[in-house]
Amino acid sequence: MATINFGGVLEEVVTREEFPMEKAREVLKNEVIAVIGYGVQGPGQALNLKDNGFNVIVGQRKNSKTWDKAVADGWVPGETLFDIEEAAAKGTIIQFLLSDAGQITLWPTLKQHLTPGKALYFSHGFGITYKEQTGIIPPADVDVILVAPKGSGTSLRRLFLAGQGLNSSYAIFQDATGRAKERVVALGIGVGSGYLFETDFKKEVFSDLTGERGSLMGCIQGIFAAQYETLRRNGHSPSEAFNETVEELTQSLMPLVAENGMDWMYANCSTTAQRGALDWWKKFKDATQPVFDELYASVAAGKEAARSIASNSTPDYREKLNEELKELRESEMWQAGAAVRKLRPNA
Ligand SMILES: NC(=O)C1=CN([C@@H]2O[C@H](COP(=O)(O)OP(=O)(O)OC[C@H]3O[C@@H](n4cnc5c(N)ncnc54)[C@H](O)[C@@H]3O)[C@@H](O)[C@H]2O)C=CC1
Ligand SMILES: CC(=O)[C@](C)(O)C(=O)O
Ligand SMILES: [Mg+2]
Ligand SMILES: [Mg+2]
Repeated sequence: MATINFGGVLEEVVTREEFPMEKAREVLKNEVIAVIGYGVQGPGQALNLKDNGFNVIVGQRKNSKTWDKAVADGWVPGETLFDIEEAAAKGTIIQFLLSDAGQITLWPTLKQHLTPGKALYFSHGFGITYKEQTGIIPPADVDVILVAPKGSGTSLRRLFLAGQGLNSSYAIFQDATGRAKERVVALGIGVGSGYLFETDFKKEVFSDLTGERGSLMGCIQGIFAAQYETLRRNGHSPSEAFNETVEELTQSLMPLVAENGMDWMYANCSTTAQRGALDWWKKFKDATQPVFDELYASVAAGKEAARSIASNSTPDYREKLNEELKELRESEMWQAGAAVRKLRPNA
């Protein structure tokens, strides 16, 4: 563990230097890692583990699109690809990577394969934290651990292939074997994490649900839509409104924030822009703070979990989500975006 100062607060972080891949392979050399589910995290984690030299199998519903995807990715039916129950029976570490709603449906089946000494692994604190709603209560004689990559499974795989990593948080809910810590850290390194930040299941799910509903996904779309509408109402063309709302942010300004922080991005803009941004950010903060407080309260009360379980458990949940994504895609702002993207000089 390295002690690192985060803005004046000291935290413990696990690094690849102290826990190299060799050590992770040694810790897990007698384990069969069964990755259950092959949606977004499943492929990223399973392929990274395999390429890092771990003993991995995949469990997926037969006759499904994702079964075919697993075959196309090189998993071999009967050798490294099985139906869910068979994979769960073979695994000593079970990575439960179905959708959070899907985990509820499958839990009664999966539970039967959690024999003493196995490890049950999640990438989200959802199932355990909201146990009143999910019914996911593991037996006492298995380890219950979490590695949550802080980003899409798609990025986890892309960064791995680029020789980089994606940071993850990790947590231990139950240490039945005395090996939970070494297992979870080895898995975190194995799936392609760069650094591992310690948390607990509840903190992971509360922060994650807030982030994705907030600044990472929900809020950012809301702010984009509001500014775009103001510009359009005032007679600006779609291309101008899109460029000033999204394109300049993703192509020019956010890479500078990622590189060296907000003040660095500001410092690379005009003094005119700096004056305005420094004046206006606090107004935006004050306007949105009550919405964030409402959001966090809804997460903490289990209301966001209830909403996502109810809506993602219907037989046509995927079609319904796709319909709403289509609406977003077909809005004028994102249609303008599609046209603007085609005009990127490097495209
Ligand atoms: N999508 C991401 O990149 C991230 C996901 N996570 C967490 O990782 C876990 C997995 O998430 P995703 O990969 O997004 O899941 P997903 O929504 O892509 O679903 C994974 C798989 O579950 C299957 N599935 C859904 N319902 C099922 C059911 N009733 N029976 C059998 N299979 C079913 C789907 O067909 C799919 O193959 C979740 O806990 C999620 O919160 C964490 C970080 C990022
Ligand atoms: C990608 C990620 O970490 C999210 C946004 O929390 C999720 O997909 O659930
Ligand atoms: Mg997340
Ligand atoms: Mg999430």
